[in-house]
Amino acid sequence: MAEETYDDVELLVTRKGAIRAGSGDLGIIPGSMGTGSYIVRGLGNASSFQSASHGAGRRMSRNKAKKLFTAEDLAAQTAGVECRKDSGVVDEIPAAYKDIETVIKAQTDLVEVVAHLKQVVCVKG
Ligand SMILES: Nc1nc2c(ncn2[C@@H]2O[C@H](COP(=O)(O)O)[C@@H](O)[C@H]2O)c(=O)[nH]1
Repeated sequence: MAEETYDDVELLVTRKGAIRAGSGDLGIIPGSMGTGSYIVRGLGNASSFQSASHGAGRRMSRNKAKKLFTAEDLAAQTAGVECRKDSGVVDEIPAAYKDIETVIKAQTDLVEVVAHLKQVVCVKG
């Protein structure tokens, strides 16, 4: 929770599914197990309460992903990434998430891109 002021109104701001993107703030916007992450710098846009997305976000529920995809699909979609490829993490398959490039392009008024990271290892807790 953060104390912030917008239009001369003092607010307590909690961000769910969002990161703080105040002017100059550095943040991470992750994509999925297969698509890497973006390092971003906030632009301090008051119309979003100085916030941006905290990730690509889900395209479908975990249950739907488990019904639609197999461990073989997961292995194909995470080729080149050292990570779990078993049925226990199929709900986190890249196709279950929105396209990170589209998500980043949709918030160019909120953050600027500093770097695009492509993962080589992904560890699930
Ligand atoms: N780089 C990675 N990004 C991932 C992975 N799994 C999920 N995600 C993205 O992170 C956000 C936040 O995830 P949450 O589980 O804390 O809600 C999510 O929207 C995805 O876009 C991953 O393995 N690597």
